[in-house]
Amino acid sequence: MTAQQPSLMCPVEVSNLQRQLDGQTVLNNISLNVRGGDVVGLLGKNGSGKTTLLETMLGFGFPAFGESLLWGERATELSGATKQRVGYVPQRDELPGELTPQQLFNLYRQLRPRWNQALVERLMPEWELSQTKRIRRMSEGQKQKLAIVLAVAHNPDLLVLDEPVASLDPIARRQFFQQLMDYACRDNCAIIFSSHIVSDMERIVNRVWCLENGQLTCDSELDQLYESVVRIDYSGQIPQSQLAELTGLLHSETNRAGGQLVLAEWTPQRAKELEVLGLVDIRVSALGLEDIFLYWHGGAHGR
Ligand SMILES: Nc1ncnc2c1ncn2[C@@H]1O[C@H](COP(=O)(O)OP(=O)(O)OP(=O)(O)O)[C@@H](O)[C@H]1O
Repeated sequence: MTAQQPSLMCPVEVSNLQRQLDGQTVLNNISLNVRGGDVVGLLGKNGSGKTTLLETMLGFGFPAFGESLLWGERATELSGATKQRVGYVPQRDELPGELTPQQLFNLYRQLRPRWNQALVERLMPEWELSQTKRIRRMSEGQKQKLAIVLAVAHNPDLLVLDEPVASLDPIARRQFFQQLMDYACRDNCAIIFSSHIVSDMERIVNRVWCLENGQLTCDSELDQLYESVVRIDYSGQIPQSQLAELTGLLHSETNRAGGQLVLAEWTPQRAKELEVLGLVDIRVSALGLEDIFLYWHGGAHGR
């Protein structure tokens, strides 16, 4: 068997990853991969393990079990050349407060062979950022924007962003997503980002991961998710005990005329199964990603 060309390898391959912090299992047996061109949205409640997953995937910290490979190299032992292919925007601000953006750009320009100063010169005024203000005097949102500029300007093949829009105003969020879409159009560039703002995520990702208590509960193409998790309105009276038997039932409620179900693992062939139960006038409609996430995790109107 011939060795695979590094450029054709998956940017990320994670297998059976387990991570423990303070004796607690924070990531449990996670396997996933990212292909070139993927834009992956990572969803999960607070404390579900998103930051830990992104950090462990990139080699910041050792797993208790399993491994993460970036283009075939173990993430904790990356070569200098492979490190240059990764851009990361951490959730917490790690910028040197005493420097100005200009000083930081000068530094990065020397350290990053792929540095794109033209992009910096375009983004800084567009995002209303000063190049000469000390970073510690910037607002949280301004620092977040700067961290994004730094990550994209070094032209990575894998861009990982941990809650990049948490402090951004709606205009900045829109500019950020436009920039991300431009970036995603580059050949074979992969993007992974976590966010609690699901409506934004939905506009750009092709793939979704959900974490729950350190376990990967969903790894799906967005289109497949829309097709497989649906709302069903029906007429007829069915005992709740019978509905409870349905595979993938996430939610059910009844009214005098009939009721409503939310089902995962839906396929059009399953309509027969509902008819056999006595449901009539079945209407299937798609849900948005936010609703899918809420039902999946038993949130506001979930289980
Ligand atoms: N250094 C640490 N030591 C011990 N436990 C930690 C440490 N860092 C994180 N944890 C725990 O690991 C779990 C996952 O944390 P993590 O920050 O990965 O979650 P998250 O999904 O990113 O949360 P959020 O959405 O709030 O940012 C939490 O229970 C947290 O308390």
